[in-house]
Amino acid sequence: MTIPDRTAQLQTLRDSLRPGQRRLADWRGGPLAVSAVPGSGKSTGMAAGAAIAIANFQLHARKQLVLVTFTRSAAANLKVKVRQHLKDLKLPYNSFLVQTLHGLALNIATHNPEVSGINLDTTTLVSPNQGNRLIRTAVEAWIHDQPELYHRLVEGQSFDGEETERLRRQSVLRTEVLPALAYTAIHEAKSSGLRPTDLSGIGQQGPPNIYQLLEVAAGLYEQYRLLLSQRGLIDYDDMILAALKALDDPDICRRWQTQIFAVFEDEAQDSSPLQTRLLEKLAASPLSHPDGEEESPLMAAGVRGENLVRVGDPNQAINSTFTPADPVFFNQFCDANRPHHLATIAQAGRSSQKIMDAANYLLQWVNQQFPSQEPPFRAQAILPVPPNDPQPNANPAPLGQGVELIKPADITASVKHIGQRVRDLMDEWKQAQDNAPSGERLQPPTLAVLVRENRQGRFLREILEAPDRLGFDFAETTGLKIYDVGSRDRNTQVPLEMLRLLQFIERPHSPDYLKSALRVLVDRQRIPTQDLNPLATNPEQFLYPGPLDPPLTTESALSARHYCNSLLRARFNLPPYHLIPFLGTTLSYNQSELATADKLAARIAQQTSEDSTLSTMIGALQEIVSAERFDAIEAEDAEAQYTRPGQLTIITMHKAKGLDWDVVFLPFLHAKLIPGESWIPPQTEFLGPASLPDVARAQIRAYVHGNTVIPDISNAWHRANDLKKAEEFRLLYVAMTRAKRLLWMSAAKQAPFAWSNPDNLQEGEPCPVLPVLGRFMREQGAGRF
Ligand SMILES: Nc1ncnc2c1ncn2[C@@H]1O[C@H](COP(=O)(O)OP(=O)(O)OP(=O)(O)O)[C@@H](O)[C@H]1O
Repeated sequence: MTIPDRTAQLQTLRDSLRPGQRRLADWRGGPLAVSAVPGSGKSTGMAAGAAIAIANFQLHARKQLVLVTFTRSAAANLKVKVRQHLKDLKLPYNSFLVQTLHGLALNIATHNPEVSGINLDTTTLVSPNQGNRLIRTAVEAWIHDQPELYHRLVEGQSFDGEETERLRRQSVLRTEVLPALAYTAIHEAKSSGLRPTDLSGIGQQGPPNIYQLLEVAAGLYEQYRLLLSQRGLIDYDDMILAALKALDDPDICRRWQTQIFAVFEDEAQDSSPLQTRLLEKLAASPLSHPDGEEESPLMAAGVRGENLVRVGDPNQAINSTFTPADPVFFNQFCDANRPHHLATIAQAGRSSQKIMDAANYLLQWVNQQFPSQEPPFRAQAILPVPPNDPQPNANPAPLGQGVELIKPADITASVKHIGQRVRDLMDEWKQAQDNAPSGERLQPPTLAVLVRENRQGRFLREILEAPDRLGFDFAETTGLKIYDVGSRDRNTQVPLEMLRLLQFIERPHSPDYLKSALRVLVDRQRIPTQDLNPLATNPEQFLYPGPLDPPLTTESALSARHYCNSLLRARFNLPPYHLIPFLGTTLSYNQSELATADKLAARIAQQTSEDSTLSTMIGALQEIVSAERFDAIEAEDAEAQYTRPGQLTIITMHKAKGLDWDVVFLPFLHAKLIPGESWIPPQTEFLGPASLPDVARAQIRAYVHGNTVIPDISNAWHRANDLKKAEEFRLLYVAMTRAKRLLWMSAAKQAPFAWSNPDNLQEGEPCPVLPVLGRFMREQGAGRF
């Protein structure tokens, strides 16, 4: 291709972008922050910007552009787009790499095993189940090592020395509070580059508290670290740490910096401090050049510093209260690069105007509710694109009223409303199809229900699949399948649930096994939610009470005993290979879960054909669970499966991030979940009115954010709750902005007290934004809330 040809093509590619996206096309080195609204085409802009940079800087296999995304499926999508541009421009494909952040870190670490300490022959990445077991072992080791600190926790706020209560508290601490504290504090600290001694230091710097919370966290972290290294295991944070360690070596660092010309990062609002540090380091220009290497075009042009382009949307940060991700760092990057190296993409073509109005209203209203502190949202409104926008059918015409707000009588009525609305929409589409000029095919609308938690999805699906409860046959009338994404996730739980129940059946006198089995029964809604610790502390007494033992006083506890006894009887009445199908029925598995259980039973029977005792079965099952290889890992085209026409997708709001549908239903929007209320489980009340893992997280973050004062327990708990509320509102914003043509929202008058028991209804307060949004939309001519 001649140079003028390519110049013209690059110009055409640039012209195909929106003004905000063009900042990516016009990038000529140095840092650039791009803060973009939902649906604005971040990845479209990034792919075009990458191809243009590759052309401008003549990149090749030894001087590449690295694009970093968070999920493998996002990486696959981006790769396809960049390759297409390079093909059109006749540029080499090896001039770029698309990787997830962890993939990139692993690549660097394993290329330099002598410095990073990571060698794929001798180290293994810890699986989530293995990680959980290690944390439990670390807790036991810490209790053994630190009896005084442990005793202080058992004493709690006050204690009268009663033995049953002591046992109950020990069970709560060993199996709930300390594992959660370890998990949270270790990830939070590690992903910020802090060591156990640093945690102790922060604890000493902060106000004293009776539990010496961060000292406890530091001890747990140290035990976990020891266990990992004894077993030759690493976790995800170790990968990044190892990559950074390798880059501390000046020669290795120069090699990578020379190899990597620039880094483009997507979803930058979800980065942890350590991840940010890794990208900054890689994106820095090499200090000097190895002999024979020509000066980079950038250096020749006098540009120095980091070639780092970070694209994200702080308003879609929805992982910061349960992972170490924090939008603060991306916001800081944006502010540091203001005004010359900060671009905003405010125009978006995804949704119709009313949906954008509703999302913008939510953002503004929520920020007004949090006047005294950091606002939950960056003040950034979503604007429509101009009429000549390159996106076909941008800002599409609304379906129905565009935004519909409904207040059904109860949650069953909410599902019926959804069923009927879907039926009407499909009828309208069929009618339009019939009336269309012959040969023209109208696409059916894509449809999804977004839920806050999987139990709501299960409830929805059960009604939609029961014609007598719904009032009509959903599948037959609408021609749609129901694709419940959570049920596939529940399927992957089957091996672990079987393991827990079989371990209990084999050793019913172990308090831990009894408690795990009871938890499975609660999760599967076989028995009511309750404090399981008093039941599990003395298994003998719970399972086979003597005449002098105090009787169980609640229906819930009696039902728990009944289930456990029937599980134990099965051991004597059934041959081992029949146990798994029996347990599946006991847990009331649906058809596909039962099929998974059968497949599992067949696999185990095959593996244990020589010796089919209960203990060999458990061994085989344990291996399957540890390796987590029973169910196929998420396919790269999973996202395309979620948004196919011809189905009603039921998916959580978290998983829906990055996707969109023509019609989005958001039922069950109650204040209890969005924004939620500060709540601690009754069984941990003896520790005081705060959740210790959340407190530890808030204290560590205060330090990492550079605050000079570490908050005390009460202030840290307050802060944790405010952040949680802010994040719930952002989650609602993400959910609303998934809709292209119709956004349907509802909060029923009667809602469950807890979704573990959807039959127990009470008056349900709607999410506070709904009534005001209803008023606003009515003024705009839509909505009925
Ligand atoms: N310049 C453009 N020309 C044509 N189509 C575009 C352009 N920019 C974006 N689009 C289209 O807009 C849609 C939304 O883009 P995309 O999904 O990348 O948005 P996003 O910013 O990543 O959204 P979110 O943050 O909400 O997930 C896509 O269908 C994309 O093809």
